[in-house]
Amino acid sequence: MEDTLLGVSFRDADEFHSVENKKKMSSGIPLTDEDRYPWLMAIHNYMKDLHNEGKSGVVTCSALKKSYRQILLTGSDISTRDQKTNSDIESLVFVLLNGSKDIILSRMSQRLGHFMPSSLLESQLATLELPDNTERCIQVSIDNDVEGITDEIIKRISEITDS
Ligand SMILES: Nc1ncnc2c1ncn2[C@@H]1O[C@H](COP(=O)(O)OP(=O)(O)OP(=O)(O)O)[C@@H](O)[C@H]1O
Ligand SMILES: O=C(O)[C@H](O)[C@@H](O)[C@H](O)[C@H](O)CO
Repeated sequence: MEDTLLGVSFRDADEFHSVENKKKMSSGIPLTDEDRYPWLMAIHNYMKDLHNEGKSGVVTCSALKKSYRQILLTGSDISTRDQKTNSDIESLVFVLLNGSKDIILSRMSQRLGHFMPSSLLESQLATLELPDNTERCIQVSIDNDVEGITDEIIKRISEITDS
């Protein structure tokens, strides 16, 4: 799928989840590190292929933990603790869409036909590790309309990539 606004490829991380993972979440059961590892590796490999082809893209992903973001960056293997530090995708920028639990909950409850029940928001927020200053990440408030958020993301990313 192409992101019409930016003219680059767009993928939702949910497309990379196994049927088992989706069933687990639909049942209101949070995923474990082991459940997420193949999912994160599949997303890393997709982004690495895009990078190697000299292309840009957008992937929406919860990427809740720093170790998950390390896997997305380096393809490192948390199961063997073989934590590579160098990124395979040096141009990757994380964008944290930051907002209150109330805003997130009100938006999730508007969603129709999504496998993720709002009841899992609690565990998502409990698992979330906000990016630290060692990570290439910008934070954008979601307390805005979609156009305003998108404009802010594009502005902030251009500031990073132009610097
Ligand atoms: N800025 C916004 N203003 C109003 N509604 C919004 C805004 N952003 C998203 N929504 C609505 O909130 C709901 C959740 O949005 P979306 O599915 O994009 O969230 P998400 O971050 O991808 O969630 P998840 O990580 O669980 O997939 C959707 O119904 C969407 O239309
Ligand atoms: O890591 C996880 O627990 C999952 O990826 C969730 O974050 C959901 O898939 C996502 O929120 C729904 O779109």
